[in-house]
Amino acid sequence: MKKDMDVDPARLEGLSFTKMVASGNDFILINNFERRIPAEWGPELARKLCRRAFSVGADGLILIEPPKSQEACFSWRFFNADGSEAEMCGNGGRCAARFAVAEGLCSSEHAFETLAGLIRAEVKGKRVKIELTPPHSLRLDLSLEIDGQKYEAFFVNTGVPHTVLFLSPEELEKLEVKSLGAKIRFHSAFAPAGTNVNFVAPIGPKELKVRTYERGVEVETFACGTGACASAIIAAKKGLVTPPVTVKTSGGETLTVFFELKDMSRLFLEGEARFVYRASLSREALE
Ligand SMILES: N[C@@H](CCC[C@H](N)C(=O)O)C(=O)O
Repeated sequence: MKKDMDVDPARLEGLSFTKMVASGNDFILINNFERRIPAEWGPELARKLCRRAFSVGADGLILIEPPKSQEACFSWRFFNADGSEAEMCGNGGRCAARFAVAEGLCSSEHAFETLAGLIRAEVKGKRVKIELTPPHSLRLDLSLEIDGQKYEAFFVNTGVPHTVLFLSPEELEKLEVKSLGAKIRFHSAFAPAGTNVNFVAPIGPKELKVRTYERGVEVETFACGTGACASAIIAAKKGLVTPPVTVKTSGGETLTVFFELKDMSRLFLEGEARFVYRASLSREALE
């Protein structure tokens, strides 16, 4: 396996970064248009900076880089807190769009490149709406056996892989998301890529409550944008909700998911993305 190149703290001392949050999913964003961070440093830098209590702390690191095509105004690299690179992130994508506008890189309506494909964004102050890549790999027939118990599950890729399980609001409240989530996330049915795991309770004809165990963070996060989208389209396929769907996240904020019932190929996610602070890296944060 290729080893990540060691991050050299001296070369990154003083580099500015921005902390942002979208529905409780928090990220460190860095404008890397000048390529001060070489490609090989991404995984290790994410592990160092995302470590809570010991460094900045975040669910992920986002590097904003020059676009490869004329359609986009930037390209990104998204790293989970454990250093794994993910194809897409809905809440991170909304932060990146707002950040790129603030940095003067893009106009309020723009597109950016991710490993999943081109994402279109519309930034109106704190509110950011993005169009995800068309959902694929839908499975409505999964039966998972975990610790001798059978679970009916559903799967869709909304940029990253998502498994969805339905529960009652009471069951959802009491659920040990970390322990069941980890067992499903590493279940052989989803190897080798693994999956994010969404536990979903319908709470109205257009409303869901969702708790997500996130791949690459390996805990329940306060929200997951692509997970909210996956939960909404699967709940709609099952006839449990109709769009637009409001998703109540475990952090207490809401996300709105837009799509057509007849053709779910165009999927939109809207919610707030906020700046928390801007600072510069110290050498010690990277040692
Ligand atoms: N929090 C994100 C998803 C980030 C990627 C995920 N952890 C993965 O590795 O699949 C979102 O808001 O969509």
